Amino acid sequence: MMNEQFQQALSVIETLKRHGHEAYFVGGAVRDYILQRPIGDIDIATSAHPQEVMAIFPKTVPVGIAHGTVMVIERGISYEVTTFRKEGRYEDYRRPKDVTFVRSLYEDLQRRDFTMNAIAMNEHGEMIDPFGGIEALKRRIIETVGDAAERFNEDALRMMRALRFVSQLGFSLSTGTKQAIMQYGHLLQHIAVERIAVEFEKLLLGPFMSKAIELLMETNLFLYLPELATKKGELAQLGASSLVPAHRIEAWARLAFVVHFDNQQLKKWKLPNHLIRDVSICLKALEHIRSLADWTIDALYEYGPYIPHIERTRAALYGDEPHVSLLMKQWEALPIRDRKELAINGHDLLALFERKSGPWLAEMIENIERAVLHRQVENEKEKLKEWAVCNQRRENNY
Ligand SMILES: Nc1ccn([C@@H]2O[C@H](COP(=O)(O)OP(=O)(O)OP(=O)(O)O)[C@@H](O)[C@H]2O)c(=O)n1
Ligand SMILES: [Mg+2]
Repeated sequence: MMNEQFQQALSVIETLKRHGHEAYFVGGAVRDYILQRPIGDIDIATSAHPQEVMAIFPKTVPVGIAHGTVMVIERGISYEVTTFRKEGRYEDYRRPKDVTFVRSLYEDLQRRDFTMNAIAMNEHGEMIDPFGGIEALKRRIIETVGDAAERFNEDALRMMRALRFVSQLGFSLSTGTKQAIMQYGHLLQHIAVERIAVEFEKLLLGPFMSKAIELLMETNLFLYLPELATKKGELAQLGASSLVPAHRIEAWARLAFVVHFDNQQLKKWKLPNHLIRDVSICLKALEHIRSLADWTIDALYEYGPYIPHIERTRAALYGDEPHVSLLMKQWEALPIRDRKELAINGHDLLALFERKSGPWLAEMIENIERAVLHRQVENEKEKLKEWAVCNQRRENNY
């Protein structure tokens, strides 16, 4: 009855139990299993303390001992095993500095964010659900465990999590949860940008993104997102397309295009440099590629591997169908896809013209590249030499 992933993880639970501890599946995996969605990482909660967990299993990594988390590796799969805990003093609305380990599952579930995330499953597949999480899943409602104000004061990031779950699942916020977000949204200012970015990216990638964006504005939470406080009108347009971005590059490119972000503004989100670079390439392309017809030979050649990201983003922005496979076929059919594929190189040309290297060489290679790309000459060494000599003569006549 349990799925294969849980079956595999069962040995971790059973081992802990054999040593006299309690252990349960918890968190997102249980939620997604009930929803019959693909499950991500499996989290396990146990009464065993981190040192005990490390003593029991041969392969462990102390990933977050202070927070009670040990990674257990079994048959090449890693599991986060976290000691039942209630979080200690919360400082500055961030995750607590210290945690208190407790010996009861109930207390552990009680400190979790939403009822749908506070369900435990035992080794027989039986659910332990003291806060009505299963009912909330049925009603498609996101509601905090207990008092929403308390949960958001403990960790303000949970407000962003609420909206990213809206985007991923299409659920609604309970009245109390929504009101608490309106009231405590400003606490998001205390949260590290990197953590906000993780949740916001998941929000941008969700199939119900437009619903989440609407709530972001309705609750005023957008006011506390980097560089977005003054972009309410632009943000409203982000939800227009029902196309779901297939990649984080597309998610950020679409956002950046709609709200007119430049590189500096993307940097404020502390995104990795390679991502900012990829997004910039897409933005540059989107400035002139607005319809399928704008995909000229030169555009195909210039953007090559980025074609899928650009095309899907273009389609989302202009309410079009994406034509990714058609364009990729066209790209693959080009005579060359990269300068490196030219059948002639700088050395060949230096020898051919018996000239010293200089700006003329780069210019000539570029001319040859264009000529090959546009099928004015075949990409074959002797033919290219011939073409280069003729071309050179023509240039000299000017
Ligand atoms: N700020 C947070 C983050 C996490 N949790 C608890 O820790 C679990 C695991 O957290 P995480 O993996 O971050 O989220 P998931 O709910 O598992 O979502 P995902 O499937 O996207 O990983 C959550 O289900 C929730 O019970 C919490 O209470 N408060
Ligand atoms: Mg998880």
